[in-house]
Amino acid sequence: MKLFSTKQIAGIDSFTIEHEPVSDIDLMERAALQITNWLVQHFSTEQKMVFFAGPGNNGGDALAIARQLAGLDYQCEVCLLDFRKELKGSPATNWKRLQEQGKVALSKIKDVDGFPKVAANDVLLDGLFGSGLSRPLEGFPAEIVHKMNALPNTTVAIDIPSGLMGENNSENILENIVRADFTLTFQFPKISFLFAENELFTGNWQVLPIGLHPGGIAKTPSDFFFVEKEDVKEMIPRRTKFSHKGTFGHALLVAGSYGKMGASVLASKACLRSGVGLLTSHVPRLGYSIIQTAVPEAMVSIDEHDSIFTGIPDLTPFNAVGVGPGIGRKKNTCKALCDLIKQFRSPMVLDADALNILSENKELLRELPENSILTPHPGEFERLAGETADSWERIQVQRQMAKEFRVIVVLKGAFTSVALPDGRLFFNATGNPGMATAGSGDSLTGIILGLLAQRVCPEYAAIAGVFLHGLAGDIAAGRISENALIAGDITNCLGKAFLELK
Ligand SMILES: NC(=O)C1=CN([C@@H]2O[C@H](COP(=O)(O)OP(=O)(O)OC[C@H]3O[C@@H](n4cnc5c(N)ncnc54)[C@H](OP(=O)(O)O)[C@@H]3O)[C@@H](O)[C@H]2O)[C@@H](O)CC1
Ligand SMILES: Nc1ncnc2c1ncn2[C@@H]1O[C@H](COP(=O)(O)OP(=O)(O)O)[C@@H](O)[C@H]1O
Ligand SMILES: [K+]
Repeated sequence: MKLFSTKQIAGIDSFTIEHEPVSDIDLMERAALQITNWLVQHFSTEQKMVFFAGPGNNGGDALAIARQLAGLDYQCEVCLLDFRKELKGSPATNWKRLQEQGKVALSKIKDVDGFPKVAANDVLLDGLFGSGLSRPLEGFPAEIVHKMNALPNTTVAIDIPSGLMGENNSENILENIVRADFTLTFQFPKISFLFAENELFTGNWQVLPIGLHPGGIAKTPSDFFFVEKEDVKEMIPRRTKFSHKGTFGHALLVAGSYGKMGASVLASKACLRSGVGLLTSHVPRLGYSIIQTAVPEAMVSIDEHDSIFTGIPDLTPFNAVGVGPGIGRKKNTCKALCDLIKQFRSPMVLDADALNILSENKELLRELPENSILTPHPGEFERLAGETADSWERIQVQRQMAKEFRVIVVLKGAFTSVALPDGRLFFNATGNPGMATAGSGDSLTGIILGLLAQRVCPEYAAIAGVFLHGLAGDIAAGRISENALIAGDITNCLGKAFLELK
């Protein structure tokens, strides 16, 4: 699914009105009905609904929802912020419709003294501002937001929590943004909802389709995408009748050191479970019997050093290389990584300590084979690319890095983002907080390496690998809870994840 800026969404909105065709007021009614249906499913008629409506179409939505709910015997009250300007268009029509219906208590307030009395069980509906917000909230509307935020009542935001921008909130005034428990957003997730720091404002958010015109969506360009199951299905390698293990590639994994052999075991197993034909795990001498015992399916290449990675094997047999988990940062290891990067001329996967070594030797970034995949978590990313003020700035730096070094940058987190050298950015939605546990990144490295070795193109290996990893994590959490989940469970559920993508 493409993701758009709020400005672009307004354009698709107009396209829909013109080409469906549908009138402005009917599109608003349709959007409002989606929210009304959701509210009916979540709240009883015992609870009063208190609406805060602003001057634009977001306020118009609030007015339409209040009328629809009142028609279903909900007790509703509407508080319209009076900016001393006449309401226009659909909001004006909806105000008139509410007056004619006569079931909803209506008030217009000019200052914060007009803030309505709210009982403990009331639900607050935030329809102050949506995608038409043009600047941070200040003055009277900000005071209303402070009052709303100070109340313990459940708050539901219509389309966007008022005061939050759809993309960049670097210059915003954070105290002046509504803190909702739920956000019901129309048709597309807004990009700012995908950033950790904005969870405070959006609460649980959900997308409600409102039938915007597919033609408008298709013709509006975007560099931002939200990865869905249907997209990933076609990226997964198929196994044909006469295929043999050579068909599925031979991966080399360089991982593990004294005290961190688990990283090698976890990544090796995940690589094998991703369908690779052959896997060789390169380990220090002390790791030999560990890897042979824990992962009998893997072949082993043994380093000359007892406890760390210091030298690369002959690279001829391998069509993909993954390096980094648990390798440490000793001088000899840095040298060996440098040799590996210079000698292997196909895309490789770099994670964990390999990224930390790159951070300390930035000139190596230019030596990476084109379309190599880097999988930093936010800490590793900061060491590689420097500090950023917030997530919006961070994804710009991520995209810049992908372009400049012609690599794929996988920035891990709740909505892991995959930046491609052509400027596109893909957000992933699978995965859960149970995966915030030691070694789950090693499992991701193994999965991406396994796909890459099977000659899946690097872009797809990264996007599909991240999706599969999260999906397997979701299946694991469903079976054993997020709390009990450990990295090996992700790998154990990969099979079920593949089946879900058939
Ligand atoms: N997209 C869709 O498909 C559909 C969208 N729909 C709905 O439309 C919503 C977007 O509506 P919208 O464009 O009318 O903008 P909205 O957010 O109501 O506010 C604009 C008003 O606020 C004002 N204003 C702005 N910033 C301000 C500030 N800081 N402080 C004070 N005032 C400020 C601004 O004035 P101005 O900037 O001109 O001074 C203008 O008067 C969208 O979120 C969704 O709910 C559905 O109905 C149908 C399908
Ligand atoms: N809250 C979360 N929601 C979804 N996925 C998560 C969450 N927390 C962590 N993950 C995923 O778990 C993995 C953790 O990787 P990483 O931090 O490298 O762990 P480690 O270094 O312990 O192996 C990443 O793929 C990340 O996207
Ligand atoms: K809103």
